[in-house]
This record gives sequence, C-alpha cells and structure tokens, in this order.
Amino acid sequence: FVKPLYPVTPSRPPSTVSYVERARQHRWQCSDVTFHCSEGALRQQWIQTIREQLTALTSRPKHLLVYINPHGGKQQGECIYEQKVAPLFACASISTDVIVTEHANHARDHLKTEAELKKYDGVVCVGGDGMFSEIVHGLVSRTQRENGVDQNSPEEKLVPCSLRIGIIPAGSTDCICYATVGINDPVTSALHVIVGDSQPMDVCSVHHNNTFLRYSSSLLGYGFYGDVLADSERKRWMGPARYNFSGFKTFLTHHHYEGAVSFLPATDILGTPRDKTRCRAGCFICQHDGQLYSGDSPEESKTAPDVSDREYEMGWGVVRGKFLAINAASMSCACPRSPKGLSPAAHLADGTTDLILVRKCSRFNFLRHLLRHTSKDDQFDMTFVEVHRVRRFRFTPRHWQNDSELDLRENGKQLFSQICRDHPACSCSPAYSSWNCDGEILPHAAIEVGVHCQLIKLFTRGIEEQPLFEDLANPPCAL
Ligand SMILES: CCCCCCCCCCCCC/C=C/[C@@H](O)[C@H](COP(=O)(O)O)NC(=O)CCCCC
Ligand SMILES: Nc1ncnc2c1ncn2[C@@H]1O[C@H](COP(=O)(O)OP(=O)(O)O)[C@@H](O)[C@H]1O
Ligand SMILES: [Ca+2]
Repeated sequence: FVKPLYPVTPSRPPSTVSYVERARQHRWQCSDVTFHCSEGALRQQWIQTIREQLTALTSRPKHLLVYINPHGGKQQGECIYEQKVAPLFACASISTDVIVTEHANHARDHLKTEAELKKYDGVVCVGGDGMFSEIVHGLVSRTQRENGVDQNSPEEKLVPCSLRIGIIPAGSTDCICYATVGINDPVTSALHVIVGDSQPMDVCSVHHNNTFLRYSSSLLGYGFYGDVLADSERKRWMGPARYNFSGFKTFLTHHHYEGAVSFLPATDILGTPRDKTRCRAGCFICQHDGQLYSGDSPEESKTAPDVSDREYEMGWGVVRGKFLAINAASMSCACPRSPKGLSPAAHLADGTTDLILVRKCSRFNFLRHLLRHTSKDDQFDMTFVEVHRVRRFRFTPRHWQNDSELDLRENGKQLFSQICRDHPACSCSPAYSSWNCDGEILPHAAIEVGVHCQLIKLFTRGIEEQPLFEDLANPPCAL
C-alpha cells in the first residue's frame, strides 16, 4: 500500500510503502519504507505503478466477511481484531463486514443460510478451533446444499468450498492456526490473509447410522482427549487453563475403553506417519493430493504402512481391544502445548488421517507417551501405541447395539460415568467416552469417519521452512 504523507514539505511530500517482513519463528510483521522524490510527476508515476502492480494480484482479497467470537480464549477477540487486524486490513484497502457473534452457532447458521457469499473473497474468523469449526460447518453445508449433495450419505463425494478461510487466533488452543502457520500471532495471520495466501486442507466427515454428525479438520479423539474436553467444558470460566486442570485430572482417572476400530489403510500414497519429513509450505505430497506419483519423490516416503499383522475384513484392518486413547489427526495438531503435535508427519492436504491407537498400559507408560509429545522422542515408538495412515475408519464400542442403547446410555451410564469422572480415585471405568471433534463434544461413541481431500482452503501457505540464517529470508512483499 502506498500512502502520500502530508505535509512534510508540501511541494515534495514523501510516499510510504508498507510491506511484509519475516521476523523470527514464523512471525511476520509490517514495516514501512519512505521515499522522497524531488519531482512531483515522477513521484506520482511511482505511486501509480505500485498501485497497478498490487491491483493485478488477483489472489489478494478485497472484500471479507469477519466473524468474531467475543467469548473465545481470554475473551480478547474484539480487542485483538480492532487493535491489531482492522488497521492492517484498512491499510491494504480491504473492505470488511464484521459480525460479533451473540451466541454459539451464530456464525455457522448465518453462513449456512443468510450470508450473501457472492459479495466476498473470503471469510475470517476471530476465535479458537471451535469458532473455526463453526465457519467450516457453515461453508461446507451451504456448498453441499447449493450443489444438491446429501451430507447424510457417508460415501458421498463432497463439493469443495470456493471461499478461503482466514483464522485470527483468539481462542484457547488455536491448534489449526498454529499447525498451518507455525505461530499463533494475530498480525502474522492477518498478513497471510492480505497477501492472499492459499492452502488446501482435508476435512473429515463424521457419521452415525447413515446420519451426518459433524466435520473435523484437526483432531478426533476418543478416550483421553474426549474425557479432557468433557471435563473442561464445565470449567470454561477458567479460560485456557481449564485444559491443564482437566488434563491432569483425566490423566489420574486413567480410564480405558473397549471396542473395535476398523480402518481402510491408505496404501496407494506417498508418506507414512513415521516419516522424518514434515508437511511444509509447498509440500510435495499435498501438491499431488497424496497420490502415488511415478516421478522423483522422497525415498523414505515410498513405503506402505505396515498392517500385515492385523486382522483383515474386505481390505479393512481391524483392531480390537482396550484403549486409553483413539486419536485421528488429519493434520499434525501442533499447538503451543506440543509444538510437533499429535502426529508430527501428518499432512494438511493429502486426503488421509493418522489413526493413533493407544492401548491400555500403566499410568507411568501413558505419562511417558504424553511427555514425548513435548520432546524430540518418538511418541509412536512404544509397544502399546500403533499408528496407521487411513482414508476411512469406524469405531464400535464393545456391547454397542443400536440407538436404543444410546438412550440407555444417556439415562443411566452417563450418570455412572459422570460419578466416576468426578471421583478420580474410583477404580471402575465407565463403558463409553465421548469424541472430541476439533474441541466440540460428540454425543455418539459409535462413529464412521471419511476423509475429504482438500475440501476447504485457508488464507495461509503452510508452515515455512526456517531459513538456516534468519537474515537470508526471502525479500519483502508490499502490502
Ligand atoms: C503431562 C504432559 C502432557 C502433555 C500433553 C501434550 C499433548 C497435547 C496435544 C494437544 C493436541 C490438541 C489438539 C487440538 C485440539 C483443539 O481442537 C481443542 C479445542 O481447541 P479450542 O477451541 O481452541 O479450545 N483443544 C483441546 O481439545 C485441548 C486438549 C488439551 C489436552 C491436554
Ligand atoms: N457469542 C458467543 N457466545 C457463546 N459461545 C459462542 C459465541 N460465539 C461462538 N461461541 C462458541 O464458543 C465455543 C468456543 O469458541 P472458541 O472460539 O473455539 O474458543 P475456545 O478456544 O476458548 O474454546 C465454540 O463452541 C463456539 O461455537
Ligand atoms: Ca491429512
């Protein structure tokens, strides 16, 4: 953006160009450079040329629809937007319609039915993963309805959304922002929106008995992460610290859950969950939708996942047993708590999810497994942990029959599990956990999940490789 500064010397006013500059650790910032020119006509020519160059960049958004959750995280959403983001959008000549949400699902329902989406080049959400999930549900559902696609059919191919989504982190975990940008910083995210970055992302659909339940773009977690979330929801007043409290409490309860996980392994792909390479900006694997490619490819990624010791039913692997946690990570799920994430080698846009099964083990071993999420050690290199890269999976809890059982569960066993959850010393284990679906609780234990490759796009470029020397970073880019 070029702005003339008045008045310094009224006959020869300087002009300022604002540009994006890389700072440390994936942070971007905005800087200014001021030009002086003694000739008015030449100066005008400079301004005109820069403006023309910027207008020619069609990937940059000009009109955005912004939703702010005023209650996310530390309840700073409005303040973060007004002070850090709105001035940058204004500087980049981006016009905005801003909606501060008044209740849960306000943004989702507005996007689904009312919003005049043709007016916008993208949607921005200011909040955490729950708020992002609302935007995804609104946009994906609307796109399917407008294209006559039935969301209730688990096998249906969904139509990708055309509008990009920007995330301004103002929530508690902000995992989706961290795992796609490399940092939770509102200014960095706003600058990625302004320069018009685009990153495709996979979305999982979750069904129960041929009924659509929800979409998930980061974590689907049963057992440990489901229980942490269920407990933490009752402690929202604690803010982001609720997860530390509920995490510790859930760790002490050490509940396990019995059931069968069946999964369709992604055998025809590049990459495995045990790769040393990471999904980064311009990722080779995501550029090919994860499909096996005959050209040169990273050698280590060519091996198919090892499922040879599994039971097989029609090409599906089946694992039965007692689990402390069943996690499906469609992306790394990196966040400040775990900078490498639940599945460090997962890809943002390869059409697969990493299914992590943590079998019943001692508290000590489970603690070792959890602590490895925060160190360089491999959290999958433990006898009670297995990980598979899959396209679809199903979970059926033991003793699960049909929906009438759900009623029984809701009336009786929920009460039982509630009592047990509130008494960590109690040795009995509840029969069912719940699913943590991007930070929202799912009421069903038995679910069927399918991955939809590159269903949505974000205003980011994926995590950039850190330059070997910070001062050799790429040249700046004008706003
Ligand atoms: C004893 C050391 C324990 C270290 C455990 C580290 C493992 C942390 C991995 C966390 C993965 C989080 C995946 C993201 C989940 C979010 O979608 C969800 C909702 O976020 P938000 O809407 O912003 O609140 N957050 C959670 O479910 C919190 C999980 C916390 C687990 C301790
Ligand atoms: N105005 C509102 N009042 C109450 N809840 C809201 C509002 N707007 C959004 N929500 C809901 O708040 C929940 C948490 O939002 P999120 O932004 O993810 O914050 P956090 O990261 O702290 O969980 C989501 O389930 C979202 O649907
Ligand atoms: Ca993926």
